[in-house]
Amino acid sequence: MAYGQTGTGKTFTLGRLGEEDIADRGIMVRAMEDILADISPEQDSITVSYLQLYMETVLDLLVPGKDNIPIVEDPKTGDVSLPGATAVEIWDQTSFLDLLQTGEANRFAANTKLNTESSRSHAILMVNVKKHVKGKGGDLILTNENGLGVHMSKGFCPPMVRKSKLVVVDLAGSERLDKSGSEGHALEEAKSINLSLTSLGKCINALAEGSSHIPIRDSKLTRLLRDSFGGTARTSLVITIGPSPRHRGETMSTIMFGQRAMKVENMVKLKEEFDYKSLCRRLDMELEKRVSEIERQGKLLLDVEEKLQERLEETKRAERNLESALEKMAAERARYHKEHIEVLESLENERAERQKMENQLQSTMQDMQHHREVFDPCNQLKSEILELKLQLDKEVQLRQQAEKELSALKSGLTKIESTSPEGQEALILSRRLEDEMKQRKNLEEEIQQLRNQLTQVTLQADEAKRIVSGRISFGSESHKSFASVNHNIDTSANLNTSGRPQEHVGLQKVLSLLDSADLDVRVHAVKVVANLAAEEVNQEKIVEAGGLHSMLMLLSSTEDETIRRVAAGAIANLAMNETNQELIMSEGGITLLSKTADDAEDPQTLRMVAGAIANLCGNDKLQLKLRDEGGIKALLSMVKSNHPDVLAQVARGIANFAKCESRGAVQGSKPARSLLIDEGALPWIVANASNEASPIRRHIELALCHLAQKDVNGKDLVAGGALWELIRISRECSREDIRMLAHRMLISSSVFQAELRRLHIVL
Ligand SMILES: Nc1ncnc2c1ncn2[C@@H]1O[C@H](COP(=O)(O)OP(=O)(O)OP(=O)(O)O)[C@@H](O)[C@H]1O
Repeated sequence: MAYGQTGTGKTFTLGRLGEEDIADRGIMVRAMEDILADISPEQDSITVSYLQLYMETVLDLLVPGKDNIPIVEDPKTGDVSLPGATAVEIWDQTSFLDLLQTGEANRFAANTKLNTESSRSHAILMVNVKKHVKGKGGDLILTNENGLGVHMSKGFCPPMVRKSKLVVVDLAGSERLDKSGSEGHALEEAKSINLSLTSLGKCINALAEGSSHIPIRDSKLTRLLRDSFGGTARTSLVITIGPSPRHRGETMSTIMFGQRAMKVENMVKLKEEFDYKSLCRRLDMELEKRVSEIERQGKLLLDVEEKLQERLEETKRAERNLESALEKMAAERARYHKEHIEVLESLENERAERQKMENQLQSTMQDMQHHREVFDPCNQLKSEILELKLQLDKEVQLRQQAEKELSALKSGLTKIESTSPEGQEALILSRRLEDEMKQRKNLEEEIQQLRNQLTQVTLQADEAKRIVSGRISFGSESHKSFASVNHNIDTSANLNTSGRPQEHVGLQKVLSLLDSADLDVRVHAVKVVANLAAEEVNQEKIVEAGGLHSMLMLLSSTEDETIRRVAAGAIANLAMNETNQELIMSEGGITLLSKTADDAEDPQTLRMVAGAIANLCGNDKLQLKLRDEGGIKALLSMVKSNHPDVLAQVARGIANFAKCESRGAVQGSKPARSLLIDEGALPWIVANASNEASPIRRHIELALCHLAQKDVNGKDLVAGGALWELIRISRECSREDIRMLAHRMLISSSVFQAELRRLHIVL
């Protein structure tokens, strides 16, 4: 408020616009500058009303014609407002200056109308500022129009608004009536002004003195300024005085007014309240958002329900399909089951057939092996026959030479006999000649015997060659051929394919030649026995005649490699017969064969020895004895030769032995671990299960299948790596029967099944 004598510069202080020089700006312009600098146009608002109080009437300076605007006082808060006044929203300084100019122009026009130059009214600039401030978060309960509390969640920051009001009052100048000399209307004006100023003074006095009664209602000025002093507002009072001594009284009065006003104490208070409009807007938006979200979710729910319904129908359809499929499956399963049973039965029949074929094949292989062994000696015999023929030719030449010498001696003798001393000498020579003739005759006889032997051997060799090269079956026809040789022994008949009569060489004679001092004769004799032993029909006679015993003795006594080899071959042939096998064992054959296996280096000798032991391995009754006497060890010891022929015989022996053991297993004998495993054969078996040579590989594959047949061997086979070989055999073996046998062993053994499951191997 600016209070002071007329013409002392109140308007100058408050209302100048400073358009030419900003230093001339009045308080109103400067105040608005400060307000605008702290306002956010987006959130805050500034409204300005410009009024004048003239003769106890409130006039609107912004919209002329709005007269007698009522003053409204809030009984609760004491706030004063003029709802009828024009309130213009201000956004910048320019619009405010325009507004002030409009107001001043209207004030000037009014004064002109009233025919006065001086400001005979109180000018009131009212600036209402609403500034948004951040509220404090926390629980908040708002009361709605129905009085019901609306609880806002924790953390909610309600919009708050700080309401401020700046009231700039350019009071009309006070004057002393006696001094101004006003009359008529001017007097009335002056009275009115003085009345309002006096009322203001009284209120200030009352407030300054702390009086309980403040005469607010005495004038409209005090009513209008009720909330601007003595309450919660901050009030600044500018007093203006004239420097002339002429106005000393007014000056004193003005200063006294200022002094009294300074005593008034105000309690400045910020007025902040919820911005209900903003809150309402915000809540509306939030509500709208929620409603649209609920609608969206409702729509989604409907979609989901529709889809659910569709799914339910699909599920019902699927269930119906499933039921019909299950019915079909059950029918199919029954049909497959029936087919499965039929297939199983046919497979079982097939398996039995295969087993039968396998047995036949095994026997055939053994026979072939036997004839192969026969074949080799035949070749050797051929060369020996050639040697004998050469010897024979040599003997014939010697004889012819001797005959020539004899005839020469005879002619010489005839001449000499005429003289007596020479005649006696001739007689002596004649006797010596006769002796020589006798010796020659004996020699010729022996030669003839040898020829007979040769003929027999040639016949056997030819027969053996024919059998092997023709690959004929071992049926009745072959036995007929062997019968001719047999016949030679039995009847001592002279048989020869060429029809030439042959002299008989008795078996006993041949056996006796085994003891001959002549190595060649012994060699020939043992070969003859071996050849005869190759024929099953001769074997019994040979054994009866002590041939087997002689062959065994030769193994230990001879140092000749050929004799040892051929004798071992003969024993191998004889060992094909079950009775002979027992005989060989009883005569310490295993020990002799083991010793030969240790001593011999010739692979062919080892082959014969291994063949002999392999045959013995095929006898069920001799298994334990064979093991106890070192037969298995001897067999395994021969693998060091690494000759494929020897290895094939070793593998055959192992297969025979394993087969006998498995046969025992099938027949229900007490389950015991394989003697082969006990004797340490498994590593060699596993190592040679994939041997390149098919005879070796086949025997070992069969041996593994037989070993697998005994559950008690299962753990050793797994530990020794034989399981992998069995799997390989079941998958890769070119022989279907062996493949199936291995497969059967794998699926029937609980040990293998457990291991296969552990290794995640599916057969
Ligand atoms: N401080 C000042 N410096 C220079 N001139 C001034 C000053 N104060 C006032 N005046 C001049 O005095 C004259 C009267 O001033 P103004 O109209 O402001 O007085 P007033 O108190 O408002 O008078 P009234 O009460 O009759 O309206 C004006 O011409 C103004 O320019």
